[in-house]
Amino acid sequence: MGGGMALLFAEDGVHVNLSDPSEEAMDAVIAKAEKSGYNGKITKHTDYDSLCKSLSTPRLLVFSLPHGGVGDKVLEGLMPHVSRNDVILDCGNEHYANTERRQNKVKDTGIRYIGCGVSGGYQAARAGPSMCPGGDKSALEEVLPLLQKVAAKDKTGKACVGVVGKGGSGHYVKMVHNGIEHGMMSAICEAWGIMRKMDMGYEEIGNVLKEWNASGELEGTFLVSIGADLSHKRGKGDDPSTQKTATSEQHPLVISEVLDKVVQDVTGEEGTGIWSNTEAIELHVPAFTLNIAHAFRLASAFRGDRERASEALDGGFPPSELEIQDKKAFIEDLRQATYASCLASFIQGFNIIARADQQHEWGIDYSQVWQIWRAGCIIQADYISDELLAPILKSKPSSDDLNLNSSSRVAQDIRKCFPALRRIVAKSVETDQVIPAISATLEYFKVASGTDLPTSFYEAELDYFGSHMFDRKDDTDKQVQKPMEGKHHFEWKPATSQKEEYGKNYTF
Ligand SMILES: NC(=O)C1=CN([C@@H]2O[C@H](COP(=O)(O)OP(=O)(O)OC[C@H]3O[C@@H](n4cnc5c(N)ncnc54)[C@H](OP(=O)(O)O)[C@@H]3O)[C@@H](O)[C@H]2O)C=CC1
Ligand SMILES: O=C(CO)[C@H](O)[C@H](O)COP(=O)(O)O
Repeated sequence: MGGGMALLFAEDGVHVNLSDPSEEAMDAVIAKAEKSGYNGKITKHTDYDSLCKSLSTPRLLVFSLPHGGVGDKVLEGLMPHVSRNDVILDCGNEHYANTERRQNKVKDTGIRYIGCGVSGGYQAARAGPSMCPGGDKSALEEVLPLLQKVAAKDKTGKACVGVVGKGGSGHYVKMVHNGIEHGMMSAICEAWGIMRKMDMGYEEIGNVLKEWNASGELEGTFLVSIGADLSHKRGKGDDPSTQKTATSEQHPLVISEVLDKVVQDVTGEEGTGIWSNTEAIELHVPAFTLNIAHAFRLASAFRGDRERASEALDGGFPPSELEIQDKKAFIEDLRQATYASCLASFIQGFNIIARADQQHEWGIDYSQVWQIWRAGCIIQADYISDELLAPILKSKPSSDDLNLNSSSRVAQDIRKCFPALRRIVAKSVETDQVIPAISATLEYFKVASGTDLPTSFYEAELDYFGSHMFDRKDDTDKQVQKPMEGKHHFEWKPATSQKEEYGKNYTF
């Protein structure tokens, strides 16, 4: 990511001074710069003193580092060499609490630390990513013109970057972006799995995804578009040079050789999926689709455990081949179920952001979040963005007013795709298809709009054994709408000693 961004900045006329533990990595970036004609635009430094002396003041230092302790170490190393008004732009995926801790640490020195989530993968780092900065207002205003130059542009030519809000809000919003990303990726891969069981070939599925991306509710969805693209790629193992010429006789499709495990939550390379979900839970936000998408990734990571369980269960419960009478209608249902899950991921993600914004008082500008996610990012979804989010987010709602579940426009789409979602879940349950995020989405929509949930019984049991109190259906005060302790307790079964209960028959 850092190398790509260095080349991007150089392309835009900025002189870039690189610093990396690996000289080889820096040489590779410089060689690419020379090849692209940006001669002398990128230079390397092996120590922070020489790096910082070579920069004009106020300095702009851009981090692209793994999250956690590495950032602290690099900041510590830089501190003796930087001065008042310098700006650190942290473009990694960092936990917002680390960002805020660092912002506080440098505050008295006059150094300004911006947490700036960057999205779009390494291709976008080179071509222009979607950028999500938050922090000190003066620093943001200073760096914004440069970021506007390098960031991805939407179809109107507007840069996909903007000031998100105070403190760690930039990194927070990017973290939730990844949570949404995981919900969407889960739903799309589950739909792909179902199509595989319809005896569809990889390339045929790619063609369906291409159609989904071309029009309708999944129009302009980056993750669907790359799914369409990757479905046709052939080549030998890790050798991309074989890609352009490979034919079916020479090489299988690459996707046919990819093993079913997603590991980066477990290996610790990335933390955003874990953080988004712990945030949802800690902030009491029901995020069915995101939570289960995360658990699905985790289960997938432990391939060995799955193999052993499969053996214990004589092969487990593999999905059956699907025999579908009306293939066209079923694929249309699948498209709508996938869309429903992507929409649910956005709804849940925005609910997490809004709750955090209320708690931290970041003053998030949701119109900027809309613009940042408009293009260049992994969760780019043109239909959702234009049709559903634009009218709501561009009016700059406060976090108190932001619940997409109560938007009539969003409700219109949920109502429309719910029957298809239900049919896909029903068919999948009958035939053991793997649909954690899609089925959780069905449950989410039922529960999020349910006004007669079986949790009445749950509440009664809690009161029975724990005297946890309950509200009654005929209570009319406003408190019943809020998550506040109920006003009533029923003595379902008085607490007595066993001796009292069983009398003289009781033995110790
Ligand atoms: N990959 C992606 O698609 C995206 C990644 N991100 C985020 O961007 C950041 C970078 O990601 P990515 O490029 O994939 O990760 P890499 O691991 O490829 O790059 C991390 C860089 O940090 C350097 N580094 C590691 N330890 C230290 C240290 N102690 N001091 C100084 N430098 C160090 C590495 O050096 P060395 O050359 O020695 O390895 C390397 O250049 C991460 O926070 C990631 O979450 C954000 C969006 C997309
Ligand atoms: O931040 C990203 C995209 O937005 C990175 O691509 C990240 O590496 C994706 O990893 P994960 O699926 O674990 O979030």
